[in-house]
Amino acid sequence: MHIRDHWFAVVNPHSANGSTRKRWPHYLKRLQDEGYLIDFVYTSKPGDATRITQQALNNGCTHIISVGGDGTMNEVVNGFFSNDQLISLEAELAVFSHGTGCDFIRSLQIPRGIEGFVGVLKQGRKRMVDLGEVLFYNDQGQQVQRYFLNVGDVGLGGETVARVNRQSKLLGGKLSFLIGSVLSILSYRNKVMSCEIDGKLICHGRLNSIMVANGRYIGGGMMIAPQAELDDGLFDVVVLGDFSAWTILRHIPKIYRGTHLRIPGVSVQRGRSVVITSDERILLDIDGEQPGQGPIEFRLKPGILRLWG
Ligand SMILES: Nc1ncnc2c1ncn2[C@@H]1O[C@H](COP(=O)(O)OP(=O)(O)OP(=O)(O)O)[C@@H](O)[C@H]1O
Repeated sequence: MHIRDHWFAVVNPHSANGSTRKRWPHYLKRLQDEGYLIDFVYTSKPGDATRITQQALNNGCTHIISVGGDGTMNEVVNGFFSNDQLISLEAELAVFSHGTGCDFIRSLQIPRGIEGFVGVLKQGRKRMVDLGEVLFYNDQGQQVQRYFLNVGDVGLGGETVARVNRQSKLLGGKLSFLIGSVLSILSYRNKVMSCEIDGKLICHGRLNSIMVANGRYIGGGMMIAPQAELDDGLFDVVVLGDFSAWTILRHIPKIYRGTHLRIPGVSVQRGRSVVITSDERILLDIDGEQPGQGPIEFRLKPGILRLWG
């Protein structure tokens, strides 16, 4: 048997409604049967995946697997950095998506499940992808910096993720998100926001949301930024205007299909830096987590992460 790369897996046993804890030993065996050497550590609480990844990279590991949902992937990506610098220039990431939403791998067109992931490792295709860096404020009023791989959004998305992450996802990612979205849409009031892209004011007024996208999908399969590319050196900034709850609900099927860009009041523009401000409290969502609020600044880090798939 050919011995392949030596990997370090960061496993969130709590992801996918806790089913990752039960299934990981079978997946591990499947990967070992394919000849992969894999060390792994289970996370024990939120934030652990960042610390574990930093430790592994500092100890000389270069091949990291994130096992869990998009939240785990986000924490692992943040663990590639220390003091705003990559810990290792050789570091590589493979995402074994085992969460409820699994939005990020949709942009890579990787099939879900262990066989899809084995396929990624066997093909050995890697590319340098862009990362988003975001500066925002936590509940204590301190500025916080985070990286993200998929999508950062401000407005309705932040409120929805805060709600969905509070409720059970037993109904599955898509349905849970849909129910959470509907409840949030009905209770959300559009915010007066300003958005600057690359130093130019592109909109100011009452808006539903602003999405700053590196990947294409959010919310368990909504193709919010259908033209976004992970490696084009640009964010796709999708703005949803002052829509009523009813208009948003009516257009949800179009958002799943990615045909919403034609709706009057929806715009998309590209850029490398985005600043969103408001006098109101605006909530941030990054990679399906809701870590803080505005004012919010996004900066693109072009081609900085070596990603499998
Ligand atoms: N051992 C743990 N116990 C409880 N929570 C954890 C643990 N390890 C990590 N977490 C937290 O679990 C949260 C959810 O993880 P994750 O997003 O990976 O899974 P998911 O919600 O099932 O998937 P998705 O985001 O794709 O819908 C993250 O915020 C993470 O910080």
